Amino acid sequence: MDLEELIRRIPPLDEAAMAAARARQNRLTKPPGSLGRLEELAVQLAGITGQALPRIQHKVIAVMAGDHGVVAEGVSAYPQAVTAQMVANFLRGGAAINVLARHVDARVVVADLGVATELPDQDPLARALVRVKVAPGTGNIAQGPAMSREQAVQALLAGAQVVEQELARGLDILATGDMGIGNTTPSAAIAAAFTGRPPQEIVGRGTGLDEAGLAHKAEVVRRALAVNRPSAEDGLDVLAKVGGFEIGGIAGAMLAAAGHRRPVMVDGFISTAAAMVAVALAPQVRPYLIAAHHSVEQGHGIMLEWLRLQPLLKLEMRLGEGTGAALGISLAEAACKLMAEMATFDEAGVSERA
Ligand SMILES: O=C(O)c1ccc[n+]([C@@H]2O[C@H](COP(=O)([O-])O)[C@@H](O)[C@H]2O)c1
Ligand SMILES: Cc1cc2nc[nH]c2cc1C
Repeated sequence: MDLEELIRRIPPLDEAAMAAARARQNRLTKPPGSLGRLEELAVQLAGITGQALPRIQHKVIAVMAGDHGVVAEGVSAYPQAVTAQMVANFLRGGAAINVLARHVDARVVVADLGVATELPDQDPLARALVRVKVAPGTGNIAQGPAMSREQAVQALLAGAQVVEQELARGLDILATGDMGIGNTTPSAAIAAAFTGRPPQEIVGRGTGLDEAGLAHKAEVVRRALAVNRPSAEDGLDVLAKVGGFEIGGIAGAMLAAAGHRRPVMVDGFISTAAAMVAVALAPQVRPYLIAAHHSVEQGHGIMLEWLRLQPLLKLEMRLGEGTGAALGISLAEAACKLMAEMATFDEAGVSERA
């Protein structure tokens, strides 16, 4: 599989399946439109899958991990070692994402796209890690490119490969997740590059920067853009110059899922930056994306607006890992069940509108 093929094979949504889903929504025992966004969501899922009554059975949360050279600028409240330590926590089942995955009956797949610290491979649990490391951490974007163009392609294809593997085990919906100390900085740089908005409107506190840290982070993003000059017309250029390996992996996973007519539940700030890269590479991926939530991270709203996505939830979350997307899965499943299992006016003998 090459990048051109990954992009080329994404089909438009199935209009006939959407029309059938809309017609059914209007025959179910409720005033038309009264289930709000859940109705639209079910219609979108019909269009994505090509099934008038889509079923969400197999749910996969792909958590992509990577490290970032820009942490040398002091842009995160936590040390880089936490990336690898949290990967180990994901594999042991002790992180927030593991709890929420169990809650929505999803499987968590953890992939190393670019963790700087070596992860142990003797540990039986570590065998579950998908090892698709492009390099042990990106370059410092405040001084030069994050990665080469070749590495950007490699990250995209590695993410796509994770989805291809999981499809064989059953995958009706993909939820995206990320882990990478420092990754809100490249995500903000990506957002600033595509939207043209000033960094200070986009950077947020990430894992918990104070006021001075926030101002410094905006300056680092400004420098990253001045040094690298990413072209907003070229998604690969933006990813290579100011992105990250896990961000590329997530974007590639989105393209692969859409190519197989599978919906993508987009998590928070980092996954949304990946979605911007994916849409820049392949605009036809956009209707496959569902924004799970509105993160606390400043700038997330601007990014969702650029993508023309309306988030399902606003829970003041800012964890990443796919935690918002896990909750979104539950809504997608509920939307499908309502459309499939509710009685129609005819079936239930309920009188229609006078
Ligand atoms: O998903 C979000 O909206 C989000 C917002 C802030 C922080 N995070 C997580 O925190 C880490 C990045 O934060 P930072 O401050 O190190 O850039 C990374 O592991 C992300 O998953 C995630
Ligand atoms: C503990 C911790 C857990 C995380 N999960 C995602 N990003 C994270 C950052 C930290 C610091």
